[in-house]
Amino acid sequence: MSLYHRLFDTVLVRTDPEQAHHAAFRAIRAGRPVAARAVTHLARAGDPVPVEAMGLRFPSALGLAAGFDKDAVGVDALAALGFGHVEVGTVTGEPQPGNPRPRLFRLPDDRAVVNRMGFNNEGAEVVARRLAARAGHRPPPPTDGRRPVLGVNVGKTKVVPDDEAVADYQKSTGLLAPWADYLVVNVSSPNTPGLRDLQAVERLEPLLSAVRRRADEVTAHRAARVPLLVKIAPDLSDDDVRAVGDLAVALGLDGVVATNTTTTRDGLTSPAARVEAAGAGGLSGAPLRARALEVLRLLRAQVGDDLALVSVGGITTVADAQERLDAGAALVQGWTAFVYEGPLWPARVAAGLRPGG
Ligand SMILES: Cc1cc2nc3c(=O)[nH]c(=O)nc-3n(C[C@H](O)[C@H](O)[C@H](O)COP(=O)(O)O)c2cc1C
Repeated sequence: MSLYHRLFDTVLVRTDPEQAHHAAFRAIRAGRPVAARAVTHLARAGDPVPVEAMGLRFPSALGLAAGFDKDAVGVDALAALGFGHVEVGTVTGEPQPGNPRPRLFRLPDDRAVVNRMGFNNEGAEVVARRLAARAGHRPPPPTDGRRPVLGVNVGKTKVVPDDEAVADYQKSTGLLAPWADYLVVNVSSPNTPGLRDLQAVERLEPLLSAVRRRADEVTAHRAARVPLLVKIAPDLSDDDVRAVGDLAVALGLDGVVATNTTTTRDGLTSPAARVEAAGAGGLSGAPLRARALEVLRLLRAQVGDDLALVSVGGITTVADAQERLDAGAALVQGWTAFVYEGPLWPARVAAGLRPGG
């Protein structure tokens, strides 16, 4: 058993999950100066294979999924652990505190997490200023397969009424797209009332078109358009997944991120009382694995070879991640396994991946 697993089983399981998250993230940021070399050594990981997708060059196929670094405070420290890209956010147009605590729960028997964070974040203006400072107030240089790729994931502010959602997404896009290597429109978190209704094609089409226009306006000086993706829920019906795939092709989107967390609780082995105590929210981790793979396969069959598919949900092992690449994902992401497996996890997985076949 690794040191991290021992620490997890003895100390971390007794710590409030949100406090543990902040403590771990602080440690990651503090450890950044030594992380890259130490992690490669400790993980006994070789060099990962760089990947081309959406006109960008990624240091590896593995990235950190949205929701870990919501305010973009630790992109480079996280990348130093072995993530080839970090998707920051979800960032909303306005700052917001998120839902009352507790709002993050572990289900260790299932290697799963339930969260109803509710897009707690500092808002697009603050995050844009932070990213501008990180970039030295200059547009991002071309990705070269060495520097980490920065994804920015945007979502709707809770208090903004549904009929003003498009303007809210345009606000965050206008502020954040100039600093992003790629942009994701999140319409799939279960913790903002009404958000997932935006996945219906008749609402998604005008939203994505408006975000595309705004992103183009604020990045007109770039040689290439900033890649735009949409992130979808695993709880869509198969037909709805196909419909989003068709829309993504019709609108000339660059990719789809699949999937977000699920509101289902099927097939869990954790004690029912523990699942119930967690309450409402999105379930992530190992129980998502089968559906995330299924959604990837549905999308790949629907959209042909042009769109980049970013597969996320229940990836723990190199074999899990490789299975996604072999099923047609250009990139993979993880979140929950990083919590359960610890700081050496990204370097180990990234180094084990080979181009999909
Ligand atoms: C605590 C927590 C917060 C999350 N916050 C966000 C978020 O703000 N935006 C988003 O698009 N996804 C968010 N996610 C979903 C993850 O990005 C990912 O899609 C999901 O957890 C499935 O991957 P996993 O099984 O590897 O965790 C969050 C997940 C967790 C566990």
